[in-house]
Amino acid sequence: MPETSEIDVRHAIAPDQLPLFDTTDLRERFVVDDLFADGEVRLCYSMADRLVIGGAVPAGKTLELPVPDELRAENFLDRRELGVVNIGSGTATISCDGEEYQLENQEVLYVGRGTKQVTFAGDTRLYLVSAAAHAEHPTTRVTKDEAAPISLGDIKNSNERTIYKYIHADGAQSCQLVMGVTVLAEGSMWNTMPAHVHARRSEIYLYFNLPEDQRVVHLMGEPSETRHVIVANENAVISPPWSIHAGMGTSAYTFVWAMAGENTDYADCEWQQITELR
Ligand SMILES: O=C[C@H](O)[C@@H](O)CC(=O)C(=O)O
Ligand SMILES: [Zn+2]
Repeated sequence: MPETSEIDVRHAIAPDQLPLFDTTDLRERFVVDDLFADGEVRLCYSMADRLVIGGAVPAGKTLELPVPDELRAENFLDRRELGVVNIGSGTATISCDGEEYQLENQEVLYVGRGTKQVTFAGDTRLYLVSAAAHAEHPTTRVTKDEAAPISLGDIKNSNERTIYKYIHADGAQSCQLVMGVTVLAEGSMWNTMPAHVHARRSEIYLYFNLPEDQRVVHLMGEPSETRHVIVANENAVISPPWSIHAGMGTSAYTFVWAMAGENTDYADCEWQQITELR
């Protein structure tokens, strides 16, 4: 039996609460800045579409996906599905009920509901996102080439970037989870501008490949009432269905975006006019 572990629970927030929050409140509710520690699996349970995010840094050990009490389950994936992204430079070895998968940098493993034991090894850093699942889909490794890269933006607007979609309606199949990685071109600082909301899904960003002395100014809130949080490398930001999620770095960076909710259609979102943001 895997050991149980602590899990950081973040309750759902309504849009009319946001203007009442100061910086500390915003960070306590939406920013997750302690997911990665050597030799540990750390988890955060967001009530925004019940997404669980985590960091696993094997650092010479073989780590097992723990089962937090809050899930009231024998195994983590009894009623859940999981996406794993290798955000580090080493090769990861992920074992799912004894079947081993090797993941290189920016490759993704979708792990289906019903898998009993998941372990992580290798000299690298792994980011985990899990959603509630009602059906089993096959455990599938997705390489960067298979992730249907699309180019967006323009260096003139400092938002030239490539979007890799790994788990989505036209990629690796899932119940709710939609997951990908966006890589900014050198010299580009902005992600997701023009911004959007998607009322049918919550989303969580994990910023990485950001130099330790640089930051991302992450914009959130309703388009008519925005707020910001300033985040560092390997920080995650929770975005409820009513919130924009966009960012401007003081340097180039990469981020993992992951969503859950009503559908797995990446394109189902409401674009916002830049001129209407407040
Ligand atoms: O709903 C989709 C997500 O917000 C991201 O894919 C957006 C993104 O990576 C970008 O525009 O840079
Ligand atoms: Zn989005």
